[in-house]
Amino acid sequence: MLHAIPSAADKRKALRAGLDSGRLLKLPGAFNPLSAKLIERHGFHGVYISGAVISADLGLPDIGLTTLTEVAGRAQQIARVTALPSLVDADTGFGEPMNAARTVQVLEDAGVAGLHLEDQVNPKRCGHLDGKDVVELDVAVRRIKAAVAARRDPDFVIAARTDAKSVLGLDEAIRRAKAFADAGADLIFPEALTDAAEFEAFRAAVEVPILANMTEFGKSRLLDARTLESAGVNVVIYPVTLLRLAMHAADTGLREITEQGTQEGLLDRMQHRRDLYDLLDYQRYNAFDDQVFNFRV
Ligand SMILES: C[C@](O)(C(=O)O)[C@H](CC(=O)O)C(=O)O
Ligand SMILES: [Mg+2]
Repeated sequence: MLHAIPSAADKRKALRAGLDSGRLLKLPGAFNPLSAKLIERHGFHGVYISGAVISADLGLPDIGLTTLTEVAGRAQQIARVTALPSLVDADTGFGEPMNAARTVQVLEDAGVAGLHLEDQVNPKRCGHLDGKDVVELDVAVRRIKAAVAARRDPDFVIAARTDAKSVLGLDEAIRRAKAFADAGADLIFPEALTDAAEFEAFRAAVEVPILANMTEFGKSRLLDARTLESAGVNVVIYPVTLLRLAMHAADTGLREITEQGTQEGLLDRMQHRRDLYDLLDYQRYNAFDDQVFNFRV
């Protein structure tokens, strides 16, 4: 319901408490506000807002074409319809340290609970593709320090992502993670690790919580929640999973309509009108106007 959503400050506190809980927080990527509501219905701990998904949604590759304004706008639309805390992908902070500082404040205003900033060069690339590069460690540390200093709500979570593993190797990635934690990062996101042993190496090296990116068709083995938990991982994201599933279903549906001339055979694979209305809390809008919801099955 419109007014039943907790404030951004409360959602940030919830994310902080989750990070302190020692339990694995599972954050699927929402591809729109509606899918964030579905994630909440399924009892997840939070919503991830993926740069790859925002880019793809705009029909663009994930190569740093989206602007802070576009990301903040979409993040706000998603964050405001769910009671769950949202973690948003802020790429490189859209520039250098000063831009990273502004990014933090704009995304705080968008109502998300936290963001991650990565140490790639501008323009960035998907972390699971070859050909990416990272900035010098001192530049990356300045990004994180600027972000931390710019934050106005102390509960806003600043995660530092390092893409160094596939570019410079595991040792350098761990060195960077430690430097980011020293610079004030609340959460470390080691990108494109291959297996559980690599997560364990990060766990042993840094004191702060760590995040695992279980994106499909990339460089990381898809580790299950139990394995991640026993490797000491605190947060897992499934960034593009729902978009991939939805697009596959849409593709199948379009083919069926083309071939059969009707969608009749697809009805049992669709979200029913009843379930959509339920997810939207349609009936509760009758509190404003009792003629709003008159749907009967
Ligand atoms: C996590 C990520 O940054 C994202 O934008 O969702 C992507 C995911 C992907 O492209 O599969 C990344 O890992 O770079
Ligand atoms: Mg991304």
